[in-house]
Amino acid sequence: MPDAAPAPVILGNETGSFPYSVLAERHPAIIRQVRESLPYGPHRQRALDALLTSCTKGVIESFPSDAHDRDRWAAWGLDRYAGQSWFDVPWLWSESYFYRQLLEAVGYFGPGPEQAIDPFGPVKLAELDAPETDEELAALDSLESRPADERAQALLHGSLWGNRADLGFRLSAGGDTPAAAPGLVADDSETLWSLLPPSGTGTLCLIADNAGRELIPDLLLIAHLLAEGRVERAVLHVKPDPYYVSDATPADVLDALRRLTAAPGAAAAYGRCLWSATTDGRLTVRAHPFSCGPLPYAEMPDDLRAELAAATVTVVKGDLNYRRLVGDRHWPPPTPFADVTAYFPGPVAALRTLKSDVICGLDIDTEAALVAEEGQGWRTGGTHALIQVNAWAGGGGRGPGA
Ligand SMILES: O=P(O)(O)OC[C@@]1(O)O[C@H](CO)[C@@H](O)[C@@H]1O
Repeated sequence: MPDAAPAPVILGNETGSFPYSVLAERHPAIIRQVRESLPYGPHRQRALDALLTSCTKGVIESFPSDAHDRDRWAAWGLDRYAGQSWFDVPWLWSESYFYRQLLEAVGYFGPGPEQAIDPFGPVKLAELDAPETDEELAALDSLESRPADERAQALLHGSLWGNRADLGFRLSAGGDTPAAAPGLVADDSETLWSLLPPSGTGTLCLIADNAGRELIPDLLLIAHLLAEGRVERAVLHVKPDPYYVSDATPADVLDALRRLTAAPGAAAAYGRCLWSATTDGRLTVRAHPFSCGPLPYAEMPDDLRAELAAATVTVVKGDLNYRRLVGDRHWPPPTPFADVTAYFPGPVAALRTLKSDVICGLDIDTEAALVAEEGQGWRTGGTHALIQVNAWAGGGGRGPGA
């Protein structure tokens, strides 16, 4: 399978573009939200003031020589980008740098009383405790009587559409989640199921995105795949540190598991299945430093590459992970997904609602219909979704048409 010739990298410097609005408006809104969520003292308030000025008007700054992650960020390009405007470096890079600097400003890296306090913890917990979460869990009861295939498809779609539970996106959308469009813009779910036959002996890697109302359906899907014997083991990759407001960390996984086991009805059974899979090692949680890195997955380190190479399939959740999977570039939409992800070390599936400009693997007619209906708004509105699969990545089997 040929690799696609690279398209231009997305930057944040085009006034009026979606990336520009994230840097100029979403980041300041996130700083405001963090100040409202926890009573940070004067020292932290001043650091947040400085970050607000830096991220809207300033330049990328190097870290002090004793910063715990100085070397890691140097390898990720910090020295190359230092001194440049936040708007002129790759957008993906600039955003990750923002979250790292936000954690520094609130004292997350310590030492001190704020060490390891998640600045997004209050908003994540509020969502996990919301009545909507109860309603979604109660819906599992009626699913129990359905045939296994139907249940599997419903849980797959639950995990897919759960990606709308993105608190950073909702900040920009004024708090509301717009109604979902029917149908998917690309749907390779049959290929995905063909990679996960009953009596499978392999490992599923799921690269998670948001905590709360996205992580819960991700966990339900994992529980189903384990219980139905479609995989023997599952590895859940989450972020080592708070990131993109609602991205899941190991602490969020524990909160979600406790929420499930404490729920009434069928949800508790899923919770118990996951609890025992965790205690006997069939379900493990990984928090690789690269998961909060500012680079595309094509640049993943060797240990992560080896781990994903060994998986039966890696399911990559959400918009940001999609950007990292395909490279955050201005691909012509029909560029084949298989070409763009040919570098991936094993079979890979993307489950994503569309919340940023990047897209590939889109049928020409589908694109034309979307443009006729919505202009370019379908790319970022969060109302459309896709399931794309490259079953041949990593050299596994023969390519399509081979
Ligand atoms: O990865 P997720 O939660 O699906 O979406 C992340 C997101 O809200 O944040 C980024 C912009 O800040 C975009 O990738 C997208 O809009």
